[in-house]
Amino acid sequence: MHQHILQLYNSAKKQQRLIIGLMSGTSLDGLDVALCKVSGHGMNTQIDVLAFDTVDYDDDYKQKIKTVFAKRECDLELVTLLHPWVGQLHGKMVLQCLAKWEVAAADIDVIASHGQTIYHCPKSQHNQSDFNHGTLQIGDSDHLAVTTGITTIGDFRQKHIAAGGEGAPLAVYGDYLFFSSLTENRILLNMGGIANLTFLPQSADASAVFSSDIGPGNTIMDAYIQRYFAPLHYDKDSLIANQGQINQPLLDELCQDEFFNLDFPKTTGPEVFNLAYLHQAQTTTNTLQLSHEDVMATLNRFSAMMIAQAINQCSEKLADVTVYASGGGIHNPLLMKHILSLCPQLHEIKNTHALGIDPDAKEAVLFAILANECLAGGQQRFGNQAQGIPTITMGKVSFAD
Ligand SMILES: Nc1ncnc2c1ncn2[C@@H]1O[C@H](COP(=O)(O)OP(=O)(O)OP(=O)(O)O)[C@@H](O)[C@H]1O
Ligand SMILES: CC(=O)N[C@H]1[C@@H]2OC[C@@H](O2)[C@@H](O)[C@@H]1O[C@H](C)C(=O)O
Repeated sequence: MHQHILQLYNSAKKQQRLIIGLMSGTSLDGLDVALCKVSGHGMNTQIDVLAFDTVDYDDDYKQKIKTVFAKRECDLELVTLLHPWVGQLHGKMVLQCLAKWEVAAADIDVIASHGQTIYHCPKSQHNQSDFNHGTLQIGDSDHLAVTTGITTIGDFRQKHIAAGGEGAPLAVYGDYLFFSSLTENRILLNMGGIANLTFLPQSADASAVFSSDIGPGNTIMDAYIQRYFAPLHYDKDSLIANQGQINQPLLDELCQDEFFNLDFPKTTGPEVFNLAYLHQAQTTTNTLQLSHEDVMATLNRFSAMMIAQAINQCSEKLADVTVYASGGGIHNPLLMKHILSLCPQLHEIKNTHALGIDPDAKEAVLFAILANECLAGGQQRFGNQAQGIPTITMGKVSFAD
């Protein structure tokens, strides 16, 4: 037997495994690195997050990725070069974290790597009849494995598409295993660049679980700040949006995209919700002269309205539901205030801290859970094709040499 297969077999048999989960989202703020002690699998999965860091990207990384990110046309040579470059860089960032945490690479069973999404196009977005859904993450796992010396499981989204899903959101697989409850209906709400949710019924009945992207979380707000308030990257503590007034005609227009009328599950990205989308809405409503503060106030309300609409849609037939939020949006006070005011049935919005997971680490932990299932688990059966959650094991294995 090959030594790497033997090592994987031994890792799979262990009571506890050390898995490093990595997530680099659409916000391009940094690489989330979560060191997880994982035991069990399936509904018996136990996770202890031993350490978590976001390794910030420098301007060079952001500039290079933005050259190709969510662009229909770009330099194919650059994409080809970025694929190994991002993998190596993520590998170096993992080594940096391990050194800081004083953990030896040899003690890690596997790295779980999401990669960097550069283009995401479900059928609902590309409308090309010859093609199915598509999504592309760069930062190849072979480069992470060789750079770190640690076996790496990556490229999780392709299996989802191959088996009939849209490639996202994948959070549901981890949310169901780790956050299901027999005592409360739960909505796990993540607000990164794009917002998404997972509904977990109190029954823990897998066939009633569902998950979907919602629309923009921070993505348009971030893009606007980066364009007009550089070097700021985002509207810290909603300071700019708080100075503006909501413009109703622009807000109404922003809410018109056909994506919002599609049934769950659905997925989207900055390929649709971007500055061009805003510009089109401002042109239609003759609001191109609005102050930057008013535009930010309107964008903040827009994200909140679509998020609240999705929460209300999930919870309309329920006596009660608890929302657990995660992702950078929880740090935007105006966004949180708007969402709460638009969901009268909620007394508060909790965050995943209340369930034992740092809300900033949640997506990185998700990929550790998916890698654990690939290694030591099995397929989760949700049992209802209409949910868009195929019965699969995700991830491809890259060895270090
Ligand atoms: N103090 C703050 N005030 C306002 N917004 C904040 C604050 N802290 C973080 N954010 C927002 O959170 C974003 C980062 O969120 P996160 O790291 O969850 O995104 P991501 O993982 O890249 O996205 P995705 O979930 O789409 O992959 C920032 O770009 C910013 O918009
Ligand atoms: C293509 C892609 O990278 N999508 C991300 C993005 O960020 C949030 C939302 O859009 C979600 O669908 C997904 O990530 C999470 C981790 C997911 O798949 O559940």
